Amino acid sequence: MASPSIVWFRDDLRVGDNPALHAAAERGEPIVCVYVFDEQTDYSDTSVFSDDSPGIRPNGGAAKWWMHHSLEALAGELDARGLALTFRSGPAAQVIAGLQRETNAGAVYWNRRYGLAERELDASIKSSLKEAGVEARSFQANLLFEPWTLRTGQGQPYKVFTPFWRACLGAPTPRHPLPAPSAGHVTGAKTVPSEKLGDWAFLPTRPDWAGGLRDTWTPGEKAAHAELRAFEAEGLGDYQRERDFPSQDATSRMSPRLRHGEMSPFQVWHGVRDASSAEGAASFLREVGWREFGYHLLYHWPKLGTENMRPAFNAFPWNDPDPEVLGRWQQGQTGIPIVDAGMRELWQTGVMHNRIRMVTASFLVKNLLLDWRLGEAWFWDTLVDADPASNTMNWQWVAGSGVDAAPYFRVFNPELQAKKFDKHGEYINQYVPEAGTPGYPEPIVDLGESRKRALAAYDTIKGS
Ligand SMILES: Cc1cc2nc3c(=O)[nH]c(=O)nc-3n(C[C@H](O)[C@H](O)[C@H](O)COP(=O)(O)OP(=O)(O)OC[C@H]3O[C@@H](n4cnc5c(N)ncnc54)[C@H](O)[C@@H]3O)c2cc1C
Repeated sequence: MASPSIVWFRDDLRVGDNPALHAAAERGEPIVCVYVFDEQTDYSDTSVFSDDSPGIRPNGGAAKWWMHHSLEALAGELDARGLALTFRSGPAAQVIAGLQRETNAGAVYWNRRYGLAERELDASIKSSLKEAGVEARSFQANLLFEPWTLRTGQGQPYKVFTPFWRACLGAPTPRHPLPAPSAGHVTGAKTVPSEKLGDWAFLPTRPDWAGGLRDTWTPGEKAAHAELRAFEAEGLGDYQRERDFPSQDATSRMSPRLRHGEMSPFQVWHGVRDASSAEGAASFLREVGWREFGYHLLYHWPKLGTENMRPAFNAFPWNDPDPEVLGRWQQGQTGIPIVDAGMRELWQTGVMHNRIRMVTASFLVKNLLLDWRLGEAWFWDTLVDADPASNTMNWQWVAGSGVDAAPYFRVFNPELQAKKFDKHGEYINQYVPEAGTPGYPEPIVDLGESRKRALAAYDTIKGS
């Protein structure tokens, strides 16, 4: 009797370079593909997890919009190979165990995640499956360098990017991507009952705020590859020179693809190296290295998203959050054009240019003196690439509370940033056409005064 293989999809919504799917194809038995929506689960149940893992963070609204379409695209790719994508909701441990019994599966495969709650969940599922005599295997798929393989000379995890990246470049070259299983070489298991993706309400309805996202993006693996090819052909050569200018279409736009796993970092690494001069590839891959560094930090400091990495910041005198002030920042109504342009770009397109992410984040934590976690939470809800490692690492970097962070006393001046990186005002004009007219709000704070206030606040914790 057939003993199917279950492939559990998570942050890896692709058929190409998917080691879990590849292993199932190699095993030769019929395949059950499943995606589990488990966000309602109470992961604070400490009989399953330690106190350190209060739970897996639910995805924000923009990421869910992305996932809906990306899952549809994945279902299409699988269908073209004779495989069905089964949708199930509920606590993942119960859903996977139930599906294994229901299908009499002999193996369950998945690709690794790196947050503590996710790792503990996976470990507990793995051990229960093994106890039940089922093969359970996890694979390296979403990071080029596993976080536990890199250590400083003193045997510690890295806290500084440059030596971290040097160590990565000195490690064995990342493997070549695996091919997608081709139709005819894999068989789907007999039909397994599935919930309907549409019933999970990942798409906004009342109101439907996703028009700008639809105009900007085509989620899915095929579109991801087309976009990477276009960047390799047209963008990579000028990347280093132009990547800081928000009105230029100069960066790869790979962040949501990598976040949801439509594209693997191995595909990016080898695609870019094959396509470009060593120099062009090196500067681009260094940025991909920051993504790896974020996961390295998240793995070794699981509270990266909730706690200051530098404990001195626990005593930082943040302002009490004023909903009016926070709301004006969120809605792009601060009266500082470059900040408002960024916040409106975010709302309309689900992303924001990297330079402007730094400017808007600095404005929140320094000029408005609001806790970085408030900004991080807004980005989490509104970014299509909202990432548990990159978002939190970068917010702590801007706030100065992280390791290898920008020093707090280096306060970005948004007006100078605009002069330097949006010299002709094209970016501001695109998102804030009314800047400079009577209809545009007065600045919410005086930039000089608020800078002084920020430095005085920092003085109170500097020596601690
Ligand atoms: C406050 C703040 C919050 C951020 N939140 C996120 C987030 O939630 N998700 C996210 O993917 N990136 C985040 N970033 C990093 C960066 O802004 C985006 O990765 C980048 O703008 C995405 O555009 P791109 O794909 O065209 O980048 P490219 O310049 O083409 O870079 C290629 C890839 O490298 C990675 N990368 C580039 N810069 C960084 C960086 N600073 N940190 C980590 N990875 C990087 C991304 O995966 C990106 O797709 C944040 C930055 C800041 C300052």
